[in-house]
Amino acid sequence: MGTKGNSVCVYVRVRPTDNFAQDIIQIGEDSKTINVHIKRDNRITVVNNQRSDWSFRLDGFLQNASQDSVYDTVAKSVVSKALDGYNGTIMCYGQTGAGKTYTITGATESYDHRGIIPRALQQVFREIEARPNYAITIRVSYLEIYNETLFDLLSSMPDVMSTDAQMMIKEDSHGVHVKGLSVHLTNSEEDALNLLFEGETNRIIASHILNKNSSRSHCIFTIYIESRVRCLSEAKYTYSKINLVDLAGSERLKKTRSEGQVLKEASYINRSLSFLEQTILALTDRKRDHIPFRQCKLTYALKDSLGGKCNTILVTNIYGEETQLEETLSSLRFASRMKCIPTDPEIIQYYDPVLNIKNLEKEINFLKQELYLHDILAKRGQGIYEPLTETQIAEINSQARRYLAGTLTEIDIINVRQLQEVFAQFKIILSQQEQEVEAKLREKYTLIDKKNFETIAAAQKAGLLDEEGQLVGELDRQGFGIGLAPPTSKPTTSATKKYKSKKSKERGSPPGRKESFVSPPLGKEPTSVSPSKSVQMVASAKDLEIKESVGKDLDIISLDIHRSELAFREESSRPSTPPTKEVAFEEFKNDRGSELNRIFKEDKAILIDRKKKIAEITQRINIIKQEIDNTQQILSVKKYERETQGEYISDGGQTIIDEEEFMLIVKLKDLKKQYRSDYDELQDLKAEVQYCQHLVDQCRQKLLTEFDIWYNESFLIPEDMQVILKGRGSIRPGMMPISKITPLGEDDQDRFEHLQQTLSMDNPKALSFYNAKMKMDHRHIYVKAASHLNPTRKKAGVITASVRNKPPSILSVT
Ligand SMILES: Nc1ncnc2c1ncn2[C@@H]1O[C@H](COP(=O)(O)OP(=O)(O)OP(=O)(O)O)[C@@H](O)[C@H]1O
Repeated sequence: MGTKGNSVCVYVRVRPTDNFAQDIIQIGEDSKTINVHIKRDNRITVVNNQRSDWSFRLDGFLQNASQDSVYDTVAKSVVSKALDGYNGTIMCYGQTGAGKTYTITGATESYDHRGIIPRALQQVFREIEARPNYAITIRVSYLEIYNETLFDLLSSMPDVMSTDAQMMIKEDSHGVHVKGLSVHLTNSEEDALNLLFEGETNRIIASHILNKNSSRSHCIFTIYIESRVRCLSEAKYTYSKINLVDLAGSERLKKTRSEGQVLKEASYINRSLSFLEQTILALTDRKRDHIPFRQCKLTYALKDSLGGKCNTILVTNIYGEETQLEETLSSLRFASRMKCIPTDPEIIQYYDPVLNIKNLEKEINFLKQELYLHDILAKRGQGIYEPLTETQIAEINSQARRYLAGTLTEIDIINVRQLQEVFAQFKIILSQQEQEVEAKLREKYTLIDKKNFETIAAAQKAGLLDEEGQLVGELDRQGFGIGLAPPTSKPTTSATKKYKSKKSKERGSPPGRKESFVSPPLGKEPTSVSPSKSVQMVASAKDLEIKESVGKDLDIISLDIHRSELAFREESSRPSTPPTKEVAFEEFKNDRGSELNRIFKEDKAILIDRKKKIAEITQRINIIKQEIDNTQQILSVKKYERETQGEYISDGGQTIIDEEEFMLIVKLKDLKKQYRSDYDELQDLKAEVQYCQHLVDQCRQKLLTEFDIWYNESFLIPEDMQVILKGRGSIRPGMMPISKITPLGEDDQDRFEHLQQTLSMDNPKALSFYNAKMKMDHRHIYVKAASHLNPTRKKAGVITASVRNKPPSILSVT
C-alpha cells in the first residue's frame, strides 16, 4: 500500500481457469514478478511483434485467491487508514469479463463471494464500534459514468429530490465532488449495503458478445468518513473518502465486434481509458506541471484519487488463457505504469468554524483571567480587559474635564482601552465646548456665514456688511465676522494710529527693557504701555492680528504685534545682572502684562463672586429644605388627626380640609417651587464657576508664558541676536539655545554665517531652515541699509556690512 515516498500499489488477479497459460505467464517466487514469454508462432497476435518476452514487477499476483484473502491483501489497510483520515482508492481495471465487478462488488447472491465494497462497509462499521472516542459519520454515493454522462445510481432512493439540473464535477476545499450526486447518510452496515444493492440494480447493463451481463460503464462507489473526537472543544476533524472504482472493460473495439449502441459505448470506454492512461503517464512524470485530469469525466472524478495524497490500489483483472494474451499484456502494461505513480498519503484536517470560534472565545476568557491574576500579583489592579461600562466612561469624562480645567494634573493611563477612551472623551468635550462658545457668541453677536449669500444680503441690508461684503469692524477677511460697530468705525488699511507710551520711570521699572504692547479685549480702546523710556510706536491696523482662541477664552483676545514691522527705537542698555524672576514678574504685571493681569484679576473676581453666590444659594436651599421637611411633618400630623377624628366628605365625594391644612399645602407647594428654582440656579452657577475657573487657569498660564518671553527678550537674549531671530513675532522660549547666543564682533553677515556654520554642524537637518532664514535676513539688511545708512559709521574705502549685499549701484565709497 502506498506510504510516504512510495507508489501506487498494483495487484494482478487472474480469473479462475482450467486453461491457465502457465508456459506463457510465469509468476516469480515472491508472487511479485510476472514474466510473459510468447512463442514465435504466437507473436503475430501481440501488439509489438518484435518482442517475445515481458517482465512486470508488481505488488502481488492473486491466483485462485478467495474473496476473503483478496480483501485482506488489497483493501483492509486502505479502509483502516481511511478511518484515520487518509483518502483511499481501490480501482479494478481489466478486460471485459475478467472479474472486475466480481472483485469490487462480488456476487450479491453469496456472502462468501461478496466483493470489496460490502466487505469495506462491514469493516468501516466494525471499526466505528471499536473507536468509541470518535463520532464518525458515514455517507455513501454511487456514481456511474456512461458515455461521458454522469448518472446517480442512487437517485431512485425516496429521500432524493428529483432535479433536472445536470450533474457536474466540482472541486472545493474537501476535494473533488460531483454536484447533484446524492450522498446518503448511513447508520449501519445494513443501511449501506441496501444502498449498494439499490445502485447495483440500477446499473446499465448492455448486451455484449463477450459477456452478456457485462457492464458498459465506469462505476464509483464512495464511502465518506467524517471523524471527530468526542470532545466538545475539539474543532479539528478529519474528512476522508474511499473510492471503490469498477472501470468498464478495457478490450479493443475490433475484438468486441461491436456495432450500433454497443459500438458507441465501447468507443466512449476506450477513449476514457485512453485518457486515464495519459493521465497516469503524466502523473508518473515528476517534472510535469500540468496533469490533464479534465480531459474526461472519469479522470476528473478521480483527480484526488490517483496517487498523490491518497492511498491508491489498482487491481488488474486478467484472463489466464492464452487466447486473451494480447489483452492481458495490455492490462499488465497499464498496471506497471500505474505502479510508477508516486504517492505521499497524508491526513488532511479541517476545522469546524463554529467550534473554532467557541474555542477562541474560551481562550480569550482564559487569557483575561490570567491577566487579572497577573495584575493582582503585580499589584497593578484596575486592569480593564472588558469593554468599558457607562460608569467607567463617565469617570474618564470627568477626569478629562478636570484635566482640562487644571484641577487634575495627570490622567493615569492603565491600558490601551482606557487610553482610547480618554482621547474619545477629549474629542467629545472639545465639540461640546465649541458648541457652547458658538451659542454664547450668538447670544452676544450677529454671526454671518460668509458663504451664505442670503445671509450676506440680509446683513448688508441691516448695515452690518459693507458693499464689499466685509463685516463692519472686521480686521481680517477670514471665516465668521463678528461686529456691531457702525460703518464709520471700520479701520482702513491705510489708517495708522499713534499710541504714546507712558514713561517707565513713572512706574519705577528698570531701564533698558523693550517696548511692549498688549491690546485690550475686543470692543475696548487699545492702550499702550511703555516700561522704560518714551517710545513712540506706529502700528497700522494691518499690523494688528486678532488671535481669538475659540472655545478657550472667549473674552481674552490678544493683539499680537509684529514687532519686526514696528518702527521703534530706543537707545538704552540693559542691566548687566538680570533681576530675579519674582521682581521682574511684579514689573511685568504692571507693565507689558498689565492688560493680561487685569483680565486675570477680573476673571478671578468673577470666579470668587460666583463661588460666594454658590455658598449663599446652598445655604438658602438648605433652609428651604428644612422648611419643607417641617411643613411636611405638620401636614402628616394634621392628616393623621383628620383621619382619626373622622373626615368630612363633600357631595362630590371630595375630602374637606380645614383652612390651616389648606394653607400648609399651599406653603409646601411654594416652598417646593422655590427649592426647584434655587436648585436650578445652583446648577447654573456651578457650570459658570467651572467655566470661570477654566478661564482663570488659562489666563494665568498665558500670563506666565508672556512673562517668560518678555524676560528672555529683555534680559537674556542679546539684542543683536534678537534682530536676527525676530523676523516675525516674538522669540519664543527654546527657539534659540542660549548657549549659541554669543556677542559677535563681526558685521551682520559674518555673524550670521558663523552662527549658521555652528548650528549646521550641530544639526545638519537644520541647514535648509537656516539658509532660508539667512536669505530673509539679507533682504531685511538691504532694506535697512537703504533707509538707515549712517554716514558716521562708514570709513573711507571700506564697504560697510550694511551695504555688502546691496546692488553695485548703491555701493559707494565715501
Ligand atoms: N475470481 C473469480 N471467481 C469466481 N468467479 C469469477 C471470478 N472472476 C470473475 N468471475 C465470474 O466471471 C464473470 C464475469 O466477471 P465480472 O462481471 O466480474 O467481469 P467484469 O470484468 O466486471 O466485466 P465487465 O467489464 O463487463 O464489467 C462473472 O460471472 C463472475 O462471477
